[in-house]
Amino acid sequence: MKEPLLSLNHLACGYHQQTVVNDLSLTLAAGEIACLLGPSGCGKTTTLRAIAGLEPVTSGSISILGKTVSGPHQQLPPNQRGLGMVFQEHALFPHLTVADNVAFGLRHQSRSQRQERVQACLQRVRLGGLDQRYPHELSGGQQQRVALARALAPQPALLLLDEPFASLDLDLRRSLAQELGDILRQEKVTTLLVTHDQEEAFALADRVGVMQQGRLEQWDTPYNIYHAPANRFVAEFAGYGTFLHGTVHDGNTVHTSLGDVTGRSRAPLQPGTEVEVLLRPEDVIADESAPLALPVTRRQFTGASILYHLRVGANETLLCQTDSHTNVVEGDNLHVRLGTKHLVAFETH
Ligand SMILES: Nc1ncnc2c1ncn2[C@@H]1O[C@H](COP(=O)(O)OP(=O)(O)OP(=O)(O)O)[C@@H](O)[C@H]1O
Repeated sequence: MKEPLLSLNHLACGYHQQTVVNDLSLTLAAGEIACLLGPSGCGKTTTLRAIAGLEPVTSGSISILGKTVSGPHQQLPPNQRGLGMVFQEHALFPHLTVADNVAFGLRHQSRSQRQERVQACLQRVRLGGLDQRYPHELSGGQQQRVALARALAPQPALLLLDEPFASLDLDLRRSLAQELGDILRQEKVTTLLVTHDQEEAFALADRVGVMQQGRLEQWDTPYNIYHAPANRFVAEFAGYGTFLHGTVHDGNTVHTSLGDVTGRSRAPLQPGTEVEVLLRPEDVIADESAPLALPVTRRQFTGASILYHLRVGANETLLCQTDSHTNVVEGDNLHVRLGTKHLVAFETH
């Protein structure tokens, strides 16, 4: 097998004797884009900082291109790791122009090489023509692009981005996230990115790591994180859905109060087991001819689709996503059928 570009082996680190990242292992292949996703405080930034060489490691190790850069008794300085970083605290130099900011990591190159690379990077992030401006003369989104150009300029082996768009409003974030994916793929730069935003992670990444309390719960493709989550935490973090109580009938079917839920299961299910089975909004299909009718408690029009909240039993809510022309209103019944393709079920404890 090809040597991974980045590998974390049972990594643990923390602050003041307190462990914040625990037994975390992952590998990233050259050219891949990966996102660490998880709730606030779960250790995403600490993991990134350890990879950058900004935090010591208490046990385990970090290797880049097969070379150990961090271990309990070893810490290669950040500037010798071949990394590019866009961290929130690594702001632009305010007294340098855009061009000089981007040229910062290229001091060892000749003047003409440097100028050429600066222009290429600024074009790449669509800031051509703004090279003589100062950071305070740019919008927040433009400043983030300069920071990205500066990190890309020296062609790092690995790029680390910590919530690069956190300070921007949602619209700008979403469009920049898409653009970022294009830029990273054109530059073929291996990237590990931290975000809170599940949609941003899915849209950008080849691989997503979901973290909880310092542990990596799953390291997988966005598709598997969503459709074949390893546990209930990942399932709930990855998107909307409702867990219904049920009993496994066979490996592909669970009986529930709303009927049979069928699909392929990630893990084998033993007949007779009591489980909680996941229904995502797109698994619940509006169908006028279906016998199952559930009262609508809320109707959220989102433009492209409608998200219906349907009451099940005394106080459970099932979500149903329909096209935006469905005109059933709150208080009425919506007829639905279940149309799962994947069976996501976890044993009831
Ligand atoms: N310099 C520090 N000293 C002590 N504790 C810290 C320090 N930095 C972070 N922590 C703690 O370590 C834990 C993990 O923090 P970290 O910043 O890695 O989380 P995160 O997942 O990146 O969170 P967020 O999404 O909010 O940025 C938190 O409990 C935090 O309070």
